[in-house]
Amino acid sequence: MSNDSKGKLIVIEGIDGTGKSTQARMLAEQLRSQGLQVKQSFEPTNGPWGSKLRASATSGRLSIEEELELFLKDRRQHVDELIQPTISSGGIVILDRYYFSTMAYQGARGIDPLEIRQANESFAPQPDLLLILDLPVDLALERVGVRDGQANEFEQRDSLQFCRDLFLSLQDEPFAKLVDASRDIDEVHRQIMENVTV
Ligand SMILES: Nc1ncnc2c1ncn2[C@@H]1O[C@H](COP(=O)(O)OP(=O)(O)OP(=O)(O)O)[C@@H](O)[C@H]1O
Ligand SMILES: Cc1cn([C@H]2C[C@H](O)[C@@H](COP(=O)(O)O)O2)c(=O)[nH]c1=O
Repeated sequence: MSNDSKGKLIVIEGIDGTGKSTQARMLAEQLRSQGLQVKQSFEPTNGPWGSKLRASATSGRLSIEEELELFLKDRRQHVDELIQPTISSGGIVILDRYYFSTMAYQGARGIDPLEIRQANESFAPQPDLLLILDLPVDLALERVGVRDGQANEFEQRDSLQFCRDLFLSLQDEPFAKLVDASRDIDEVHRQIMENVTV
């Protein structure tokens, strides 16, 4: 779905540990300090479907069909209740993960990422800006404190490499910007601010 709303949708993506939550918080603070109306959110959400998904990461992974269905239900609710109303009223939404994560992570489980994209774009607005935080898998895992054998179900090295490659494949989209997440926190924030026009 194209985004012809008055507000802006800014999405931060990247594999686990690339600094998405840190940068989403810093970006939201920066924009609020400029007097802008900002809603910061994340996926999976803390709603009923998102909570079930988060629980499954440690208690036992769902089948790919059930997992994909829950991510779609969670996102529909997020779009209907927070994303679309905020951008329709002229506000800025900053998201820590969106449907590009579904293309990556559920793509890594064997579903065609393009089919995932089409299913999502039938109801979810495209972002105005997609910030892809890029970091080698080993460095990302080091940051989240995951050592061999201790990764949770979503954090296996091979699938994270698939996810990193998928995110990198999106860098030529007209709304995408690649950010070098290996730099220090303030430098990553500076790279992000260079690309944000509000
Ligand atoms: N640029 C950076 N350099 C070094 N450490 C960082 C940087 N950005 C974030 N960190 C640290 O790395 C860890 C992971 O950061 P953060 O939670 O923001 O990442 P994330 O991408 O949201 O992770 P996840 O997807 O697992 O939730 C935190 O301890 C954070 O303080
Ligand atoms: C939106 C979305 C997320 N995931 C996975 C990716 C992560 O491993 C977890 C969320 O963890 P976070 O540390 O809170 O970011 O969920 C996914 O597989 N598919 C998705 O669409």
